[in-house]
Amino acid sequence: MAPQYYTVTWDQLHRDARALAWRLIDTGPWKGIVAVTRGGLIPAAIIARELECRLIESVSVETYNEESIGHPVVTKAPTAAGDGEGFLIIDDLVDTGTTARVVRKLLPKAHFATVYAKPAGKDIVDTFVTEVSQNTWILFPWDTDAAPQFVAPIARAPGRGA
Ligand SMILES: O=P(O)(O)OC[C@H]1O[C@H](OP(=O)(O)OP(=O)(O)O)[C@H](O)[C@@H]1O
Ligand SMILES: O=c1[nH]c(=O)c2nc[nH]c2[nH]1
Ligand SMILES: [Mg+2]
Repeated sequence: MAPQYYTVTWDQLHRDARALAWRLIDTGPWKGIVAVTRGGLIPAAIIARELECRLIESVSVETYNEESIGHPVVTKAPTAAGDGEGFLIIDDLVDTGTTARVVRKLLPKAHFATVYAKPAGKDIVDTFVTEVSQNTWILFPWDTDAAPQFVAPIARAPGRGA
């Protein structure tokens, strides 16, 4: 199946992160937030503002490809969050769940929330806002150029003649 793209603008990311904050507000109170760098940093900042949470930790997991098997390495462990009790873990998305599994082992009692989720990873997190299909690549605003571009009319799409 051809991959699809789901483009997220800054406005949409802000709205979706706020929607996630609404889902989390009554599950707290939260002692702090652990942002999964780098993608979780901006959603974590938005959610921290909405939940009036000022203690922000980070965790960094890098996934290297060795002989095509993803081998995740923790390059920065969280130190201020203990076993995760009372803490929120925030990432932008869960895809295969590799990153989330590693972070969960470090913070087993934390509540894991992502803005977006794909089917293979959605059961690993506790809360998310929007699900996209597994063959969808989410294009975040920090990875894209928002310059306006001409778009051809649908009537001129490939396979429609003319
Ligand atoms: O569920 P997974 O298959 O592990 O994929 C999800 C992870 O992949 C992306 O991070 P990435 O490792 O690309 O690094 P980045 O956040 O620094 O961009 C994304 O921000 C998630 O953390
Ligand atoms: O920008 C991204 N979009 C995605 O859909 C994705 N899945 C894993 N890592 C990802 N990064
Ligand atoms: Mg990431």
